[in-house]
Amino acid sequence: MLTINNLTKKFGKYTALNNLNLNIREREIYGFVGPNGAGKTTTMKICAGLLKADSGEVWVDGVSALENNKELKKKIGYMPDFFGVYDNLKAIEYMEFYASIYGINGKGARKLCMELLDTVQLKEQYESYVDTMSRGMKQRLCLARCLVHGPKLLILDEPASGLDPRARVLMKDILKRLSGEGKTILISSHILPELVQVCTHAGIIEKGKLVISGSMEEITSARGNSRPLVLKMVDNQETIIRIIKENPYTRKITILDNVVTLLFSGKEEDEAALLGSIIQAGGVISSFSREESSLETLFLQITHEEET
Ligand SMILES: Nc1ncnc2c1ncn2[C@@H]1O[C@H](COP(=O)(O)OP(=O)(O)OP(=O)(O)O)[C@@H](O)[C@H]1O
Repeated sequence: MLTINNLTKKFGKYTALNNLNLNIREREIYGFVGPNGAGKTTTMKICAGLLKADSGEVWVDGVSALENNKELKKKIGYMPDFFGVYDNLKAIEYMEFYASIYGINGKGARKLCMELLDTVQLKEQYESYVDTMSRGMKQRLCLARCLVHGPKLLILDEPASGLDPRARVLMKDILKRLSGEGKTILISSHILPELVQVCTHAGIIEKGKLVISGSMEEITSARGNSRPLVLKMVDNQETIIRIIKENPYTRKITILDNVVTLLFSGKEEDEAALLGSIIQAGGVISSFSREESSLETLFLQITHEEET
């Protein structure tokens, strides 16, 4: 659905994208992760036809994004990382305005816009003024607006930024539903743990280059499971450590005071079994969880590996 070949973009002497390659297949929800300034927005803007590249190729569903802007616009819905100001505009008016840009007017427009507001769970707020909406609602409205022309590929720049946990969960559910309906989604984020839950695939970009790309499973297993289990020991520390070391899925263990961090290659049920055997042996722990920022850890591992 989206293929990027050797994409290069310079701003003056600064190389923002350095021969970037990326391939996203239909229906994937692809998380685009990277630190500030890595080149995520630049990549997305080029894919959306908003920025010219210096060299390389971008194909969206068989259309050259760099050469056929008009056809490209039909294929993609782009959501920028900022939301403009829309004084005195109701949600439905905002939607119908965008529908009219694509030549959809009258009753058909109203029906479509109401359906899309329903998709993003804003149906009841159709008469609310945009400026009075919460950030989460605005983000969802912005997403609905990207859908008016039925694009196949959604390019979403930081759609979860600044949202509270509840709004993020809602956004994730909506994205999953859209993917189920056949959309392909490219989504960038700094909120790395969020991507793990919503994305089927991910890539990490650093200094304008993709350093790793693949399915979530491929990425985590390629790096020897980047989600450490973290345990806080309260009593019977020696027993706890012995049981952890004996577990066949334990790969690496580090202990700092009463906190154990271990690379654990087992699945959820293996985690549960480990927890059960610790408790059965009399080990007392106050917390037991996978470290949340898995991609962040992975990212640090990767960049560290490249540096050494
Ligand atoms: N119009 C521009 N003129 C000059 N430099 C730019 C321009 N746009 C982006 N850059 C630079 O290119 C690099 C990549 O920027 P980009 O916005 O793509 O990064 P990003 O990964 O989206 O970062 P962030 O997460 O902070 O938005 C940065 O160093 C940025 O300063």
